[in-house]
Amino acid sequence: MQYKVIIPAAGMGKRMGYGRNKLFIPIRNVPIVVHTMTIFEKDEWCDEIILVINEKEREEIERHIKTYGITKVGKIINGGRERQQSVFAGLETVEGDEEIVLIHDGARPMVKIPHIHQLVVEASREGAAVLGVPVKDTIKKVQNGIVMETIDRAMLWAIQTPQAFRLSVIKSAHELAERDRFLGTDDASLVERIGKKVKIIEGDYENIKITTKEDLLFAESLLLKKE
Ligand SMILES: Nc1ccn([C@@H]2O[C@H](COP(=O)(O)OP(=O)(O)OP(=O)(O)O)[C@@H](O)[C@H]2O)c(=O)n1
Ligand SMILES: C[C@](O)(CO)[C@H](O)COP(=O)(O)O
Repeated sequence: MQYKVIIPAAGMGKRMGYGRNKLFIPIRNVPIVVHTMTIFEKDEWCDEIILVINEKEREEIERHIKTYGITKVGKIINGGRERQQSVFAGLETVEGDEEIVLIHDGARPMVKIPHIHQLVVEASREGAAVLGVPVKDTIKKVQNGIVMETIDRAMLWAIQTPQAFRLSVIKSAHELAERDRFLGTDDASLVERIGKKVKIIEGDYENIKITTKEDLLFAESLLLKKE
């Protein structure tokens, strides 16, 4: 099976507090975004990486692609102010309604190929599939510092990327979200809001999104284990 992956990498990394895009932070001497691209470079099902960047980082990213021998980057395009706009810009470069497209955060360098393949198979059957893990903590709804309720976690999942879609499904979901000025925190939520089914594939807790400083230590120990 074949797929294309859109990697949004045009964020500012504000919560990391690194002073610039966190995806250039080296872990084991290799920038985070390179770790992420390398997973898809190695996956024989992946036929193209579409990288969404900030224009002012183009030269640096092109240098890394060359240095680390990433050959599958077919397009490097400019992102938008929000993640959703960056993904939409990536989607606009892909053609073929039946194509399977994955969307994967540049900030998740730990995803495993068997999970990617499960997503691709499921998206080919159902149109949309996402990776996630059951929530482990007790979740409470809080308002003004007071607990309002404890939510039954039996049905709660923490959602990750990749998220895999038939191109026609995700393109129309993004177009309608744009029309309605709806901003979601992931791409699947745009598909859900137009009434389409999204399948869940159970992933693992190692596929973290590197968001704050503490995540760097965990990521480093996991990447060391892989070497
Ligand atoms: N306008 C944006 C915002 C985010 N992203 C990308 O979307 C992924 C997930 O976003 P997040 O972890 O929130 O990254 P940042 O937006 O960079 O972080 P922060 O919210 O802390 O500023 C990252 O790979 C990020 O580069 C993007 O391509 N375009
Ligand atoms: C898409 C996502 O990775 C799902 O967990 C996440 O929502 C994107 O980033 P966020 O800005 O931290 O919500």
